[in-house]
Amino acid sequence: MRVCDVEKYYGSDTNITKAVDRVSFCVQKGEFVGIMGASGSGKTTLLNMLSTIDRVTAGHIYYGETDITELSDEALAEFRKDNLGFIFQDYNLLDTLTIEENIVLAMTLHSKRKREIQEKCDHILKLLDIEEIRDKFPYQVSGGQKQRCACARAMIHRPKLILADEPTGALDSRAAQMLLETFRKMNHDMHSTILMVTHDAFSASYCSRILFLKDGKIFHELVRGVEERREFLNKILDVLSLTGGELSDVR
Ligand SMILES: Nc1ncnc2c1ncn2[C@@H]1O[C@H](COP(=O)(O)OP(=O)(O)OP(=O)(O)O)[C@@H](O)[C@H]1O
Repeated sequence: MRVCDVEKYYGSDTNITKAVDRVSFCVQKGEFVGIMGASGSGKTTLLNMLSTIDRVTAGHIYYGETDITELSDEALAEFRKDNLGFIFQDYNLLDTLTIEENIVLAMTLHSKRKREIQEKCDHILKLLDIEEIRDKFPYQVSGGQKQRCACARAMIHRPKLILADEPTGALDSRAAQMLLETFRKMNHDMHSTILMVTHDAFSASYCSRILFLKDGKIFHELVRGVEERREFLNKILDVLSLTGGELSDVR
């Protein structure tokens, strides 16, 4: 994915907020990229444009050769369905469907064969360790299990990119850690490309690269080399302390 000089302004001539201000970056296949920044720095606005939910004011976003800023609303909906997977803070599961049905629903929208759907579902339930709760309803399982179900739903159709907005936001520290291990597995074992917005340094330490946003601009980038996650976490905390970013829930 290539993001080229993307801008998003809100308001009118006399009162303009530059929520995202000439942002450019690339995400390579197989990367796990984090976007960090204080409240109001433009993280959600940026994610909404990347996920086709919102339109850019200026600039271009390419997925491969496709410039999504040029697509019609119908073409965008189709593009989203085929290429993107979403994981939100509040799970967004359907309460009247079981865990398995929630996961499978994403596949039926892609009109795949029943047997293929079942095989993929079995595989993913096992991979994310939620096999035992497949017949339960969302209200009968924990927040962490719900979020792993949301991961399974997001990745079952093997999207080009998984977009996650504060996925650990509603979880306690143990469930958050399990979810982040799930992300690591999705990235390492399934080669999923993940872009995660977070203001939690611990969550960000699982990424391979982090972009730091401030006032709608990218002001810093950290790449995790061969160092241990703990060391990477310290580097993230250093950047945040320099910029007065939020240090929520640092474990
Ligand atoms: N619909 C809107 N109309 C006007 N201003 C907006 C709108 N949405 C966001 N903004 C402004 O754009 C800026 C960026 O907001 P955004 O929600 O992207 O930040 P964020 O980094 O995601 O914050 P948080 O971590 O608190 O969710 C803020 O100044 C915000 O007030």
